[in-house]
Amino acid sequence: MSTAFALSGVTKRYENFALRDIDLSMPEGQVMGLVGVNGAGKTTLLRILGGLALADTGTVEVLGHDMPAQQVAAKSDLGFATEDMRLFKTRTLRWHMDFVRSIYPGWDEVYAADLLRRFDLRAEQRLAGFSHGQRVKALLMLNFARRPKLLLLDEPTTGLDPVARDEVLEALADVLRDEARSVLFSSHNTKDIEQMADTITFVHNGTLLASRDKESFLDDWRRVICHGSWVPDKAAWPEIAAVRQNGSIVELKVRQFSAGLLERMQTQGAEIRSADPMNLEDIFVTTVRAGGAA
Ligand SMILES: Nc1ncnc2c1ncn2[C@@H]1O[C@H](COP(=O)(O)OP(=O)(O)OP(=O)(O)O)[C@@H](O)[C@H]1O
Repeated sequence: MSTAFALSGVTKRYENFALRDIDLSMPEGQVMGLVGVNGAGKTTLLRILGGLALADTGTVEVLGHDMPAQQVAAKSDLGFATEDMRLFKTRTLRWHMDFVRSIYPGWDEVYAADLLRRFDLRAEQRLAGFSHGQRVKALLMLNFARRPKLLLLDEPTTGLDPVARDEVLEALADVLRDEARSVLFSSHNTKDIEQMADTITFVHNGTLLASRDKESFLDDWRRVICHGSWVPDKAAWPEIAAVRQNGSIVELKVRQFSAGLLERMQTQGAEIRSADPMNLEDIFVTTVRAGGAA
């Protein structure tokens, strides 16, 4: 199977921030969600892949092309929806569509017309009159209609109302029906990532905390409620990421759940009341607060 992208030993240093030792890759045909707090390094990572920023060290490969040496070849099959891509306020959306079509031979006019309808956008309107949500949808439309093999989307749903967000996620799901297409997208909205991604990557302070297949990720974590006086010492229980005691109730966030773990806890005197799955947001927040790998 070919790789959509591969980063190895990538470092990027700014005055007050460093992306450090990033090893990350994704096979073609997958969707990866990047989750991280403000300033974690998500946009920097996407910009390095999109050829808009240069890594200081390490190797970057996009669709089989070395970056930046072969970036022209990579960019012909790469779509990048980001605030960096300026739209011209005095021009119409039609003007932008014609411009993109003149550069990229893969432009699909029928699909573009379908996206215009779906996103409720008017091609003859000047960008100056677009709302924030309309601008975001226009940017996505201009990228989707090129039918790139790899789509990099920086916060594609931020600032959208719930209906627009649903339209965008639906269009994204359509893009992904074609098995050769790959998507890497960042979001603060863990619900979007939980809904769309096959693989989930947590970024924090410029480092990768975890990058794993979504199902195994969600399968491994549990919120366990115990009753009684037993409170685990986290140093002795590496599977437990967080402990919170409230009277006789002890809440545990477990990162490597198993039946064997519950048995061991019971032999220590824990009275287990429940062991429930956790959502991605809870897993992410617990991982960051525990200050380590998920
Ligand atoms: N060109 C630059 N020069 C100096 N510092 C930069 C530059 N670009 C990014 N940074 C810094 O790198 C850090 C990471 O920024 P980045 O935009 O990658 O984070 P992010 O995870 O995308 O955050 P957000 O969710 O807020 O968009 C920030 O502290 C930012 O100030």
